[in-house]
Amino acid sequence: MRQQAQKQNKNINFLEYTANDELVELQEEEKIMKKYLGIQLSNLELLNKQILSEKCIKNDFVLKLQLLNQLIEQKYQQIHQLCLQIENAKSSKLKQIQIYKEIQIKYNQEYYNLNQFKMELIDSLKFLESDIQKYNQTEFFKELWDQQRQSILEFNEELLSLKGRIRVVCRIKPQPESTHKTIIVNDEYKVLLFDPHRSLQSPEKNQKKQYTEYTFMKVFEEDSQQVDLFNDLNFFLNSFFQCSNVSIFTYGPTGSGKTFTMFGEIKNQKQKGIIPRCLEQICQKVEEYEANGIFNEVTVSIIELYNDKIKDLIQNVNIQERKEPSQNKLPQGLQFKQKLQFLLQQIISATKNRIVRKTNCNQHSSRSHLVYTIKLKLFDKIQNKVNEGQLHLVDLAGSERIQLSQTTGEGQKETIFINQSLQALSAVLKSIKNNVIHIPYRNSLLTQYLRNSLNSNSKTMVILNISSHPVYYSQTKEALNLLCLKQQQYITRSQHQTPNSFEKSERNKELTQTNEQTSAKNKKQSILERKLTNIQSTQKTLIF
Ligand SMILES: Nc1ncnc2c1ncn2[C@@H]1O[C@H](COP(=O)(O)OP(=O)(O)OP(=O)(O)O)[C@@H](O)[C@H]1O
Repeated sequence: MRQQAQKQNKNINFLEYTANDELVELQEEEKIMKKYLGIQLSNLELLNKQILSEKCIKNDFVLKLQLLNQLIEQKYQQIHQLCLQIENAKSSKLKQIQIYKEIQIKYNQEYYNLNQFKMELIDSLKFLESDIQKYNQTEFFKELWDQQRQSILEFNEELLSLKGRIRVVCRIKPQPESTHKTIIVNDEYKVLLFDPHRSLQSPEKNQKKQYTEYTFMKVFEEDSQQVDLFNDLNFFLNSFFQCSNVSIFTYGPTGSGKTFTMFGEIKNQKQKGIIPRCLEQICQKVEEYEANGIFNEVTVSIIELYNDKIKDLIQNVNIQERKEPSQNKLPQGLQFKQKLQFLLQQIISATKNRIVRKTNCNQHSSRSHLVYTIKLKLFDKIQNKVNEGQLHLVDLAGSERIQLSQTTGEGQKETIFINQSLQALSAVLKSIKNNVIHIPYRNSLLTQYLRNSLNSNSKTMVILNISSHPVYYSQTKEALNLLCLKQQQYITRSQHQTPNSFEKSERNKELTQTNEQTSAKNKKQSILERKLTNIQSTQKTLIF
């Protein structure tokens, strides 16, 4: 037992010994492990530190990324704006390109036209060169120009002496067929006036006991048209285009058709009067000047003379006696139609400012004289000077008897003023016609206002408007007596008796003589007019 116990002790000791060894080994191992763990721990710490620092870096990085995102967003906005700007710039560029293309097309057209013009110029230059060789010096042109001008003036003078420096024509207002007319037209130059108080029978039946024959430079019958009157004064208009001073008047009793003759229905092709027709010609002429590069200036003024006052109808203000009314320039560079439209519109609004009254003789009687003035300035390249001409178109107030018109007060005062100024005008015209040295301009405001255009160097045309209605007999007679060239009374012995044979043959002789003289005059006149046109066309080719 003991042995067993010893054996067992020995075993235990051995076990103890091996256990101790093992313990030592384990302790060694533990130490190694602890050392290894310490290393791992410090590695872990290091790793932790690394992770922390990387976390910081990552946070930084995230912040930077956010900033970068914001920046990218801003940049994106900027790029978007830029894109819009580029888009706008692109479309305006496209527009510009389109404009440039159009300009280029125009330019090409202009270039082509200029080339054509150049070719034409080269042709005319060749033509001119041969002419210059012929005439050698510009002096020659000057001389030729002077000659042409002189001959135009001479022709004008000759024509004027034929037509009359003061041309007086007579126009009869149409009346209904049933009217007992006091006037019959004898021929192109004569009217017969019958006294309605002596016989009320129709003058056409030639049963009158007494009548007066009045001679004019031309008589326009009741069926005459506005264009006929205008054709008759066309010559005076040509004179104005040569820078002469011209005045055209409509004269006559109230209601006899003066305003109708002067203005007519402005926008009606057939019924338009002298003023719109003259304006048409003037606008055409201005267009011609502009096309040919001739410097020109056209101004118009419209005034009214009422009692002793002058009113500028365009501005609708009274002006002082010695002051000029507003000079309204015709705008340059407008088309023909626009120019005409401008002038006609001006007339329509200006004439609304004119004084008109209802009288016994006329529903819309003009109680003032209206003066429409056109001034023309032309620059003469060859003479190097400016030529000026004036055209006065005057619609006179109607002459009337105070008794007949039954006017009182202000109306009576204006009738007296009208009659006085008409008398003063006829006295001035008579003095010019008779070459009197002292011309009585001072007797009325009308003659004072027109004095620069009423003299022996200017041309005047008076259209006497009369009515054949018996009511106007005495006024018509007065007007005829005042303006006719010649008057003669004829008396038949009984109702059915014609003038005796001596009177008759004398009258016939006179008539044939006048007719011969007139046809000779007319022939000469048409030859001269043709020559004048030829000269004017030569003159044109000389200028250009
Ligand atoms: N030749 C004509 N053909 C057609 N109508 C005419 C003619 N002459 C005049 N008349 C008409 O007679 C009327 C009176 O004419 P207008 O006003 O022209 O007369 P006036 O002489 O100017 O009168 P006043 O001196 O009173 O102003 C108008 O209605 C006009 O249209």
